[in-house]
Amino acid sequence: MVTGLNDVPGMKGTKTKLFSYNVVFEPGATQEDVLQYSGITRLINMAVDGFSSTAFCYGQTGSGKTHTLTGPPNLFGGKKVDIYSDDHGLIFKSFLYLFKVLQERKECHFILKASFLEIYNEKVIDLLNPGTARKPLAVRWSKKSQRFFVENLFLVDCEELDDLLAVLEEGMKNRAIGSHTMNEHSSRSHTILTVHITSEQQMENGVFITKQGKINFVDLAGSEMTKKTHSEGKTLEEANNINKSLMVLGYCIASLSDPKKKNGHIPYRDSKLTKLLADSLAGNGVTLMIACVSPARSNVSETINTLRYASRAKRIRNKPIVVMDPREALIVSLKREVSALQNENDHLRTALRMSADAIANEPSLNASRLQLKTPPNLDMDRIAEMQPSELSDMVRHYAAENDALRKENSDLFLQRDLLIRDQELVCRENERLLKKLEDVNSACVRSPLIGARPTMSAEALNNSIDLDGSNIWTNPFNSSTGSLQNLNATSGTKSATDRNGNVESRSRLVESFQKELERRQIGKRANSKGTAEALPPIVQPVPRTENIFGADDKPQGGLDPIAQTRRISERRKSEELNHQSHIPRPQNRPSAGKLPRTRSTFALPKPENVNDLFGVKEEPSDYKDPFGSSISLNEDDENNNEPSKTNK
Ligand SMILES: Nc1ncnc2c1ncn2[C@@H]1O[C@H](COP(=O)(O)OP(=O)(O)OP(=O)(O)O)[C@@H](O)[C@H]1O
Repeated sequence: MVTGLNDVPGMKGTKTKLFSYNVVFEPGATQEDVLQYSGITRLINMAVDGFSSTAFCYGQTGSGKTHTLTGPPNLFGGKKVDIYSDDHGLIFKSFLYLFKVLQERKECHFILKASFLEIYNEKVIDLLNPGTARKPLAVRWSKKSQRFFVENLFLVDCEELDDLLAVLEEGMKNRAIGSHTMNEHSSRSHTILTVHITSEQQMENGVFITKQGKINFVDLAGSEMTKKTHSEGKTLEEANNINKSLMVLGYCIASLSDPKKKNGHIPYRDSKLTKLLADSLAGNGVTLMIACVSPARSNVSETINTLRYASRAKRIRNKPIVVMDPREALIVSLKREVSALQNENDHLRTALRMSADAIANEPSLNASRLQLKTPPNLDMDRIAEMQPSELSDMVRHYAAENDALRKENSDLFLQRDLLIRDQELVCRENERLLKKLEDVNSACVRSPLIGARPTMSAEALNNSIDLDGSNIWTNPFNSSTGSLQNLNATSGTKSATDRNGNVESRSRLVESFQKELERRQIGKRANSKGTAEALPPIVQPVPRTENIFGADDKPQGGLDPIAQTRRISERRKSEELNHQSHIPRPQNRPSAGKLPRTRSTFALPKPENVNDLFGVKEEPSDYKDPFGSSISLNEDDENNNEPSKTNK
């Protein structure tokens, strides 16, 4: 938390600024605290496991970057380095920790190599082999490893801890140091010390797996306000180069932390520093940024800048990966593939055995099944002795079997999808027919041809109260014979005129009704004899066809059938929802519940006017539906699943 900003130029009105980080060290924190709590030990463990790790210090000049990484300046100045000093920085302590970890990992063989370079005035100098002329090294792009590298950089084998310490000591002696008013021992260059860790591990089958991890320690030169440091001449030139490369680093961090810009152009190529840190900033490594800030009030604007950089850097997300030898990586992936295929095959075999009866009659499946050739059993003890060619043959064998099984599996899924689709079509068609029946019923009720309509007016009610129940409207389909012939019987108590004069038209109506139903049969397929038979349903449809209204839906005497129809329509909608939720859907498949409705499949005519269809007279134009409009699902609405208002 930065307070008292009100009197800082450019920050008037700002009282406090808050930033958040993973860890904050107070001024009293020791070097050991930084080792324990900064997360560096985790980075070292990851480097041993084959990851690429980086720890870098960032901050204004004199804020303590070099102190954090390597300790006070006099530590490496003397003839012999005191290895027991508590003042040693993060690098020294990390080396001790690294060797401790390596000793615990007895199962692996490790090879350590180290390099140490500095970027001074945009030139890369090898600190382990600077030469008298301090000839700069070239930074090139490696197509193979897809990263920048320093050509001809000296790599020192480090078998012992002493070797690593010697590298550190040698580099510290050769790095460029200058002095200015803010730091007597100011680093005039950015330094990168890299420890390459190659691990070899023998697997159970005798194959050696090699991983290549590394850890970079980066001590950046501090940003400086040349007015404050009073830099001149060479120091001024150094300061300008330092500031320029830090500015590019700032751009890269800002772009990488911005979700909109991170996939765009990142200006790594604008400085040597960002070229060499590109991999650590956004590549496949893990990076620790240590932001060093001065507690002095006079440095508050630089402190805020550093804190801003650090919080931006905290937003960058990397994808760490283990770097392995490509040939060994291939062997490991083949081994994994073999084991995954074996598991998959076992699983599929079990699944197929379970559904063997179901698929026995499917010729297409049987054909694909014949192509399967079960590979010989894999002897895990012998796998270590197997020749690579033998092993790859085996893998190919399993892959072929796996492909065949996958095909069979997808055929089964397809079959199931088709059946589910068929079932759904049948259900929808049932719905359509039911709706039609409702319309027909309501038309029949209103029609003067059929005397089944209950009385609507008070006058009619008075005239036709019939205690034997003959005036109660009855659905002709509910009769025990299942035939529409009973339609006549239901209206048996009607007037003689009705009985004699309309028998013929009624039977015509019945006939056309049955024809219409037959014409619209769906979900039937021809059996071997060429006659139609219904498909066996997978999911039991709601048994509405037996009694289209159900016991509760039967209109009671004296009630308007239109009201009944509306009630049924509402009930059907809720039933439809329930029914849809019971249709099993294949996993990871496109939803079987939302099938495209192709008219050509149904070849259904548009819903006709039922009055026209059955020769019933239209209502007079001044006819008024006592219920006004009612909510129903029309054809388009079914697709949208949204109710619309339609006038009946
Ligand atoms: N936590 C600390 N405890 C004691 N002394 C410190 C601490 N941090 C920094 N110093 C001292 O402050 C001085 C400047 O620190 P240092 O050289 O590490 O700064 P720097 O950020 O590396 O500066 P530059 O960017 O100029 O190299 C050194 O003498 C260092 O020993």
